[in-house]
Amino acid sequence: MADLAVGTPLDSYLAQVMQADAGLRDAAAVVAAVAEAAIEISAVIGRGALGGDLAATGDQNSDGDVQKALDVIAHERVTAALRGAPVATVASEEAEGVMVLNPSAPLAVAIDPLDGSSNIGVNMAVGTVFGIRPAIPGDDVEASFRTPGTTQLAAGFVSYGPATALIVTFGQGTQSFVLDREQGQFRLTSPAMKIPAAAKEYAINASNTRFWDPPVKAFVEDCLRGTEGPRDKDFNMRWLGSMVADIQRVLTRGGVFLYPGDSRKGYARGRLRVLYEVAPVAMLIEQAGGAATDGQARILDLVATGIHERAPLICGSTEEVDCVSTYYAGGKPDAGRSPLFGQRGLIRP
Ligand SMILES: O=P(O)(O)OC[C@H]1O[C@](O)(COP(=O)(O)O)[C@@H](O)[C@@H]1O
Ligand SMILES: [Mg+2]
Ligand SMILES: [Mg+2]
Repeated sequence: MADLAVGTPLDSYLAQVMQADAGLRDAAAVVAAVAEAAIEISAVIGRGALGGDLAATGDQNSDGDVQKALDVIAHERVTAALRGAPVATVASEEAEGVMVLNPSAPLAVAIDPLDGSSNIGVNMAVGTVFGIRPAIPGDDVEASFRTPGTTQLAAGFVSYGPATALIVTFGQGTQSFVLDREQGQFRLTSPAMKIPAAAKEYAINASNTRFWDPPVKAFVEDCLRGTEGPRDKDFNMRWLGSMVADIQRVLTRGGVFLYPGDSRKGYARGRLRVLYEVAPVAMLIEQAGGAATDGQARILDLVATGIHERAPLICGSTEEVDCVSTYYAGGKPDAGRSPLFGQRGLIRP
């Protein structure tokens, strides 16, 4: 695309996307709608407790999580915005079944209106995640969502952190924008995000260690052994508990994010949902030069059979993701020396 100068307003960027590829016109309109809703949600979050108790609990959502006030507000704002966009159906974390908006419209949107709900009310980053697919017309409203992540035309997330950022991909690299609060619009900050291939940072909820799959245990144990283990480098660990914020860090400076399957009841396929968390993140990560797997398969090849289906997510810098895949395949990482030689004080020079 011609002009991708830093500072370009989102509207101008989306106009260029539409001009370059007419097939993305409708998807660009959906991104514009999500961005509008995100500006409103950002204002609500920015007022914090001055606007009421955003963490007040209510009903349970489809996944059994207790909904907080902000989950409901975000769901209402995004669905209202999507009604004005070319959207046939919506699969939202906060609605049990598929929502039918305009059956003759060309697109189906999967959305997590508010990601990182456990961080609501404590002034930590939360987000909105979305993936946009072609709608498959017909009576089966779930059909559009029973396709692999490779069918996504666009995907992205908004992170409501110290700055409100929109990270988006139309399959032509991953771009990031920041909300210019004075002008009330998102402006381009990175025309082509690039995840470093190698990194020394991992993100996982370590309180679940005893429940993890053996390959994940082995991977993390070797990270902890640092220069005294087969990886031969020291790692740092970060876990915010808001996927969007953890993924934004990985997209920005590299690292690996893991939410694996584990042996807790209901967690055999992890915690994150294929359609509105895992697949959008995988597209963003791949478009930024990284990799995303469930341990065995490429995330973007997964097909969800239900709209709230879960999948393990291991994504980020290619070297780290490949390393985890090696453990899943029954191997050991090759960091230039055998695990035996990696033991300090054993045979290590
Ligand atoms: O509390 P845990 O098990 O560490 O899970 C944290 C994960 O759950 C999530 O909050 C799930 O998303 P929701 O808040 O949208 O349900 C992710 O953002 C986060 O990475
Ligand atoms: Mg979420
Ligand atoms: Mg959510």
